[in-house]
Amino acid sequence: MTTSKSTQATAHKRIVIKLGGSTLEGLNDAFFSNFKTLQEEGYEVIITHGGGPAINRELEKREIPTEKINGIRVTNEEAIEVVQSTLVGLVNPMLVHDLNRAGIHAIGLNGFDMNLLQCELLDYETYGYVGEIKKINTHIIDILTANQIVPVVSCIGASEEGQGLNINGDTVASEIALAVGAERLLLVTDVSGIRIGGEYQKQATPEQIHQWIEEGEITGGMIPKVEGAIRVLNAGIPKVEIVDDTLTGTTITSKELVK
Ligand SMILES: Nc1ncnc2c1ncn2[C@@H]1O[C@H](COP(=O)(O)OP(=O)(O)O)[C@@H](O)[C@H]1O
Ligand SMILES: CC(=O)N[C@@H](CCC(=O)OP(=O)(O)O)C(=O)O
Repeated sequence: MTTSKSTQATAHKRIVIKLGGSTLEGLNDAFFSNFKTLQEEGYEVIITHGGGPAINRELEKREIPTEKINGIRVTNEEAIEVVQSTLVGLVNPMLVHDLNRAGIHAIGLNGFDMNLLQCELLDYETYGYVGEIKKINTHIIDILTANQIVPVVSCIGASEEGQGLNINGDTVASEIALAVGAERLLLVTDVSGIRIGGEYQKQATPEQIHQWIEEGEITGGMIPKVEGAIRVLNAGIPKVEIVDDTLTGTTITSKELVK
């Protein structure tokens, strides 16, 4: 993937926070207060979100069955319409509303807005209308953050022909973190990080993660999170956190932190 140069990437402290669909329906006060603390610490915050449970509900209503391969939804022609309208039309405005109500100036975006997420098909035969991000135009993010407005990005990408494409929310979060030169990436989900043998891990390295995937300890929706995390670390972002909505969870770093 190539990225347009973000003019502010080096000058500003930026954090990308991805809200998993499972957390969206019950964000608590602690989350909003942590959020404001980050802003007070001088972070420009960029939010991305998923919406798996809402998509599942809307697909079920219409009796459209879908399956996931390693956390990626196989998205046929019928399903993409539902995914796009659910993320852009339902989930994104609800989240923007909640943020605005909490006093955070938020604005909703998707991959079409000022060519934010330019995509090609990942692998049509296997996944259908799933996008692979080829270019991110961070210009709109720069404009908003420069004006203390929080961009809230849903995980719908655009093909050159104007086809909406489904992208996993964790993948969008990782790629945006890279494109805007974020210092931190926070993946907020419904579990307190990576659980191995029944225990949540405080920290993890890419080597451990590869091993846990091989051993079948990391599966399903956790796979795009850790894969995105490793890509981000390899590109030089020092740490990625997979946390619950009290921001408790696993910190992933390239080398083991001192305990
Ligand atoms: N080792 C693991 N540790 C924690 N969660 C895991 C692990 N392996 C698989 N998972 C699953 O990943 C889920 C989180 O991914 P997902 O459902 O896609 O969340 P989100 O909607 O927040 O992106 C957890 O609820 C859990 O079921
Ligand atoms: C291609 C792909 O898998 N897209 C995801 C997009 C939503 C998402 O990622 O939602 P969570 O963050 O809640 O998991 C999907 O259709 O479920």
